[in-house]
Amino acid sequence: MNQTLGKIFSSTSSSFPKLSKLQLSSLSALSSSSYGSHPMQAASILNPSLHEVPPTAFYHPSFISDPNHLNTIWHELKTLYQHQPFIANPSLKRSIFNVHSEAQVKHCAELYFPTLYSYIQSLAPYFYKRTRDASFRTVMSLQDLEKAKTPNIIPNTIQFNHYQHVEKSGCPLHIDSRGLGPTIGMLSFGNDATMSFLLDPPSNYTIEQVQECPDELRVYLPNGSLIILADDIRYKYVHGIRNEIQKRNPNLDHAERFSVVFWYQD
Ligand SMILES: O=C(O)CCC(=O)C(=O)O
Ligand SMILES: [Fe+2]
Repeated sequence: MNQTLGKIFSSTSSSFPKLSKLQLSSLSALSSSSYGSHPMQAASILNPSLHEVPPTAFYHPSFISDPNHLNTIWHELKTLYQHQPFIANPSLKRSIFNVHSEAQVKHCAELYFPTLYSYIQSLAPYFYKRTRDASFRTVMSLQDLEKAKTPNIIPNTIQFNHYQHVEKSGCPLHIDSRGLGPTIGMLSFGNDATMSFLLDPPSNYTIEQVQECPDELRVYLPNGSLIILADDIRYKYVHGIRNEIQKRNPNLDHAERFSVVFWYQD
């Protein structure tokens, strides 16, 4: 979701045909157990052998743990193709699908990904609006936000990344554009991934060079995992996924992966 990708596809809701046969499940139908019994935790389970933990990542390796919900969401993701072709980006070797604006997100969510959206909605307390005149250094930490309980912003932009082959499941190192707001959430589905973070790398570093870097942090992103980036990890670390550490997940009969990235954009 760097700047080049962010707005590749921005359709109006009218270009999404209604599906009369789609089974709509109520957004409130999900039990609170999968969320409530797994309170969010700071990313203390980042690989402990690797340096310090970035202070403002929130991470849950099994945020969505109910197998029925995972199956339903997988189906929702796969059937997105029926509604609107994904945009394949050959240079990144992934396909993306971007839904922007509150109205469009709600519309598409109701029709196409109600189960997934209910989880995204449940994360509203962790999202907040960008203060236009604040420099990025003044952004509150997620821990402070949690205490304050002031924000309740449902992400209004969702990007779906589809990696169809495990050997092409990399994502170059980047910092997501400032314009996308202070908090970025990512849910992972399907094949496992390992996300690398690197603080302030030399600007000419490639993702391959990161593996030589002692300060690399790795976050394991299995099926149903969540990570939210804010503050330092959002603005000072680059993140990406290295092809060579991707492996086919033996627990799944596919090696595809979807990452669902969401944020609040003014
Ligand atoms: O696929 C992923 O997990 C990461 C994607 C990402 O960082 C992005 O789209 O900005
Ligand atoms: Fe990103």
